[in-house]
Amino acid sequence: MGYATGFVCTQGKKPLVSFGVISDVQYADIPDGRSFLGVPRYYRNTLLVLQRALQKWNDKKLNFVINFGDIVDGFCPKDQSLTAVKKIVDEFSRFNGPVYHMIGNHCLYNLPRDKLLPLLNISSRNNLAYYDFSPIPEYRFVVLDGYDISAIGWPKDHPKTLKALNFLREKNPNSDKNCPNGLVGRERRFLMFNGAVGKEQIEWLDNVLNDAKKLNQKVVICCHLPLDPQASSNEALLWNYNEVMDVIHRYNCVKVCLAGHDHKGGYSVDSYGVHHRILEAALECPPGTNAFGYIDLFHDRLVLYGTDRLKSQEMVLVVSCIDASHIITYSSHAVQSTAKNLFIFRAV
Ligand SMILES: Nc1ccn([C@@H]2O[C@H](COP(=O)(O)O)[C@@H](O)[C@H]2O)c(=O)n1
Ligand SMILES: O=P(O)(O)OC[C@H](O)CO
Repeated sequence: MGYATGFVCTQGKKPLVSFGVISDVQYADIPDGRSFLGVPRYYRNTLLVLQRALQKWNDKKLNFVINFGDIVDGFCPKDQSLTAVKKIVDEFSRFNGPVYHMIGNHCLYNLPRDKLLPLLNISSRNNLAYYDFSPIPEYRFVVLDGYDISAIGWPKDHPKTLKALNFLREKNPNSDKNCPNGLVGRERRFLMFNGAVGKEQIEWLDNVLNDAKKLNQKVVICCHLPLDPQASSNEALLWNYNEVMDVIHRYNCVKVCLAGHDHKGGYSVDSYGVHHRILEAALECPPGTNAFGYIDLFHDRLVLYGTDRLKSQEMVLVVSCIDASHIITYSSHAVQSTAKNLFIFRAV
C-alpha cells in the first residue's frame, strides 16, 4: 500500500485543508460474492479496508472525512441491518474529527430514511439527506441527496415512491426495473437502483450556489450518484444529472463533483471545466488491497492521493475554458495524466 507521489505543482505548499474519502464500503457479514456482471465483491474484507483507512486518516491528522455512501450491502440479512449499519458508523466514529456521510441505494435497501439518517448524523427536514458545510471560508461542500425521488427508501405509498415508479414505468420497458436491456446510451440510467434530485432540492442548490458566489467560495459537490456521462457508466448516472448540471454550470464557483456508485471509478473534465471524479469502491478490493484516499485542498487545485485501487488525481481549478469543445476524459483503467493536458485551461 502506498500513496502515489509525483505531483510537482503544489511546490511544497501547505494545503488549506485535508480530508479523507472512501466510497461503497457495502459491508455485510456474508461470504464473498459477485456483482450482477460477475465482478468479485468482498463483503467482510471491506471492513478491514475501512479500518486501514481510519488508521491512515488519523495518522495523517486529516481535518474531516467524507463517506460517499453505501456503507452496508443490500445482501446483508435484514435482521442484521441495524447492527451492520451501527458497526460501520462506529468504525467511522473512530476518526478524530467530523465525518460527513451521504446515503446510497444499498443503505436504503437496509433501513428506511427515518431510521438511517439519525444513525448517519444527517440532520434533516422531511427525511431528506442534502446539506452543505464550509470547513474553511474559501470552500463550500454541498452534499446532494440523489435518492430524493426514488423507488427505494421511502414508504411504499409515499408520493415520492409513486412518482419514481411512474417515472420508471414511462422510461424503462423491462419488468425488472433494474434491468437496462433495450435502453440505449444515456437512457440506460433509468434503473431502480438510481434516483433523482427533486425540485425543492434543486432550488436549495441554486440558493446555496448563489450564496457561495457572493462569498467568493469555491464549491465541491458530493453525491453518491455520478453527474457526468463522460466519467461514469450510463447505468450509474443520476436520473436528472442534466438538470442538476444545468444549475451547476450557471455558477463558475463549482469546481469539482465527487461521487461513488460506479464501482470501477472514473474521471472527466466537462466542457465548463468542472472536474468529475468517481471514487473506486472499497467493496471490490481483494484481501490485502485498499481503496481509500485523502484530498489536499489548495486555492488553485485539489490533489487526491489514492491507495491501491483508488487512483490519485490532480484537479487543477479553472476559471474559463479556452476551447470548450475539447473535453478530457479517460476511464480509471487508462493512464492517469491530468496536469499536462490542462494547458487548454487557464488556471485560477
Ligand atoms: N447490467 C445489469 C446490471 C444490473 N442488473 C440488475 O441490478 C441488480 C443489481 O446489480 P449489481 O450490479 O449491484 O449486482 C441485479 O440483481 C439485476 O437485477 C441488471 O439487470 N443488468
Ligand atoms: O453498488 P450497486 O450494487 O448499486 O451497483 C451500482 C452499479 O455499479 C452502477 O453501475
